[in-house]
Amino acid sequence: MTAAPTIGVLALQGDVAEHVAVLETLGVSTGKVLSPEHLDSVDALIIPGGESTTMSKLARRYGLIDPLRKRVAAGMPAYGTCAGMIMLADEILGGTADQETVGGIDMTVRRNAFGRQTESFETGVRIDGIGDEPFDAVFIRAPWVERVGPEVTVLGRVPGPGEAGRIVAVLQGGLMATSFHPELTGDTRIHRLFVDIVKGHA
Ligand SMILES: NC(=O)CC[C@H](N)C(=O)O
Repeated sequence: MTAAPTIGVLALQGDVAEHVAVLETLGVSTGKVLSPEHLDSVDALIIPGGESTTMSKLARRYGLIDPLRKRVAAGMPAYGTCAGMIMLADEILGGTADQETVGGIDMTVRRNAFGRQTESFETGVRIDGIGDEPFDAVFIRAPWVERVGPEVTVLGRVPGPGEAGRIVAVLQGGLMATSFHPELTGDTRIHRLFVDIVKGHA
């Protein structure tokens, strides 16, 4: 990987501009990815939050689902937030019958997992790799991770049933995913972690 990689943002739907803005703040070369040609031109990709069922349909319609699968399988680093986490999951629960994912992370993700009362909430989460200060995490009809495979490192959890709590941040090789939206709070530590992962990924 070059010292100055380009990190694209999948721009089918969702929080695209917010991620582009954070990457620009960090001085990272970025651009919106809306076609297989755009995808070819980036070194890594952020898949934003939004609505995963819509994103799945649009990815198919724009001819991006198979190129995305190929790039991820070939080792392109990617970071998925919320709906983007769902897109990077090998297996999902609570999806629609025709919902497709890109996959890549050996995990099972449950859509809209936090239920009605807590559809949206904000809480401090300790995330491995960004220092001890809890990250102010915004959850919006967020998924959680119900199962991780042996290659997956859990980076963060929120309190939940059982001692371990619910998994909300994971890493597998160059693939990272969080249930929450780090692009909304002005704290750039998670994006910086991803940029470091991208730079360190040969
Ligand atoms: N904020 C979000 O990205 C919500 C995700 C949404 N519930 C989905 O299933 O895609």
